[in-house]
Amino acid sequence: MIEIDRITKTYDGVHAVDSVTMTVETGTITIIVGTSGSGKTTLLRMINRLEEPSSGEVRINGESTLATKPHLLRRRIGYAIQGHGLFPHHSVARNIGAVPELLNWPKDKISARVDELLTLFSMDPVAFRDRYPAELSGGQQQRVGVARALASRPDLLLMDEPFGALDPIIRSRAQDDLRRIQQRLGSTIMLVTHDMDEAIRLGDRVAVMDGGKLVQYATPAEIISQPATGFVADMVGDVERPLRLLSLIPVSEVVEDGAAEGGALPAGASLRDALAACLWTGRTAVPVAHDDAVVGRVTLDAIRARAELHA
Ligand SMILES: Nc1ncnc2c1ncn2[C@@H]1O[C@H](COP(=O)(O)OP(=O)(O)OP(=O)(O)O)[C@@H](O)[C@H]1O
Repeated sequence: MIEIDRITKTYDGVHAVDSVTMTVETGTITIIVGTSGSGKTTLLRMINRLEEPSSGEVRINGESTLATKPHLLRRRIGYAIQGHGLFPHHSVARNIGAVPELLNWPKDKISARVDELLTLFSMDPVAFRDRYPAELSGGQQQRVGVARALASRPDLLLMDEPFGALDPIIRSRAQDDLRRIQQRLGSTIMLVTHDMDEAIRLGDRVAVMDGGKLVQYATPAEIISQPATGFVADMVGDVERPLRLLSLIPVSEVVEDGAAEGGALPAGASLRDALAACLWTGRTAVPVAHDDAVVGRVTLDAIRARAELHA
């Protein structure tokens, strides 16, 4: 359990983070979301003491982080940032094994851990362990960055806009991967983003920051259904963007061959209508008709793929 207790950071008399209190349960993903300058990064960096708090404290499993030297603390807390921060002159294996090496793990244990993580991230260890960061795609570099942060099974993984540099499709795959791996390893993750869609999609709990203050800390469903302030409501409004876009695209654009059960939608109906029909009937596809003749179907997968293209 991570307890953040009235933590505050003041720069030149201005509160960048203003008395934030929150508790993060072990084995969960907590997303810190807010606009630029709201204090997200400063809050995250006070947890591993890359920034020292002006007041307040953080306890990890009951122990104050102030009781441990910062460099030792940071070996127990993984940290992944946008642009991955890989060592360019080290192989993938050395990058992932960096913290275990600092902790003096035996070589064979490090090597096994590297292979295990590469496999978890769907990267064949034989093909990838000896490559250098420049020989990887952006998405692969990002996965190696996260694998490195997870390598020593840290008590906590802090991630600052880890997917910020990825294009929308790779980004949503990276989010799915992170969810899957977090569940598999039981990791505790705190992730900073300015993207409410990402927060809703990934978070067990979402912490919304505004002007250095924590204005709401709740489950994604509560954030959407009961936004605590106008600011939270505005941020949630952005989540509807893909839905609004779907309402502009006719089903004729993604219709495919094949049958589906239920009443047919006209070809001029929107993907939002098709999504509503799928959700309403509990089916994964709906038939599409043109001039009363069924011409094919629209699947939930096709709707989702189209929404992600515009996310
Ligand atoms: N070293 C510093 N010295 C002075 N002010 C700082 C320093 N670091 C951050 N700040 C200020 O603290 C506030 C919060 O910054 P922070 O980087 O935590 O915001 P953020 O929510 O992460 O923003 P972004 O999404 O743009 O990264 C900002 O007003 C920023 O200008």
